[in-house]
Amino acid sequence: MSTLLEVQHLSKYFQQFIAVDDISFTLNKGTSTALIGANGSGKTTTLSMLATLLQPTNGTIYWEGKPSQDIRPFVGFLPQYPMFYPWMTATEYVQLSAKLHGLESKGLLTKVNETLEAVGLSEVGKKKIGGFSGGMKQRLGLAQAIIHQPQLLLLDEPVSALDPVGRRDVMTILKNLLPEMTILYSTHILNDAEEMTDQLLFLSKGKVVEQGSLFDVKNRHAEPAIVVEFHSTEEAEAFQKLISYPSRRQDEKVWIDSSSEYVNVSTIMRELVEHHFSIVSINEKTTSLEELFMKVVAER
Ligand SMILES: Nc1ncnc2c1ncn2[C@@H]1O[C@H](COP(=O)(O)OP(=O)(O)OP(=O)(O)O)[C@@H](O)[C@H]1O
Repeated sequence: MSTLLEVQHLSKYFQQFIAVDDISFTLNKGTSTALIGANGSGKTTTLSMLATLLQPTNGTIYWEGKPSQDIRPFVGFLPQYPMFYPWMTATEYVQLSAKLHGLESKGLLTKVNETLEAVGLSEVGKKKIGGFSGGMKQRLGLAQAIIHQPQLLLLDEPVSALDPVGRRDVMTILKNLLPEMTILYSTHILNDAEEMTDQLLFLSKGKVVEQGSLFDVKNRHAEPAIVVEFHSTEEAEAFQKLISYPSRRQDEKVWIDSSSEYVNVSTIMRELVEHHFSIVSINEKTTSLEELFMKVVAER
């Protein structure tokens, strides 16, 4: 897979305050990357530097292996709070964006219509933006970001302000833009990232504290467990004393570390039957992205 963009030792200081602190990462062509971090962790500042809206204090951004060239024509950006003119129609707004990107007038209307179609707004192209819902505005923001068919699409919290249906719609649109576009988007809604992301970048206090595919990050940090719930704490205690596997108890539940290949639901079931325990439930616990993030951040 070839590299589209590489960031090396990027930092941003606001006077003495370090908003982004020496971060490095790579975006491969045709992939999507989620920039995940708590409020104030440096997501917007990072995206703004890549969108060339902010000058980095230190570091280099390489585009297809070459440093510091003007990458604006190849980049589309959807800010966290896009500004719209309520008196304009959707078509007029996307046309204006196209002109600001320097697109030629010839064939422009066709291109605008195709873009509105791609974001699911073809029916309302002639309607004024003032009457649009939050979800429609977000799609329109997306349309202005992709009208010039950028190679890299930067999105700052593209779904955070939307309801679950709106979130799903926008995530589906983004999925359809892959692999023609490479996508870097910030989010704190981790379910979405879990669904549509090749690479994760965890930011905390301006630093990249973990990066890699969901699979790799899970392998490094997930703690697989089998959770057995008993009818009473006494039974849970008795079972925990009996087994030789690493475990911990929380009230009526015993959490058994299942990272070893010898521990699985069948082996635990056998132990339970052999010793005549009756249980409420037995479950394999997988680690969610949210738990992974909390764990990685807590470890720093
Ligand atoms: N222009 C500025 N001047 C001073 N400090 C700033 C400026 N812009 C951002 N910061 C600070 O830098 C830190 C990182 O901000 P940034 O907006 O990048 O975080 P974020 O991860 O995008 O947060 P959120 O999820 O709340 O949008 C914050 O502490 C913020 O207050």
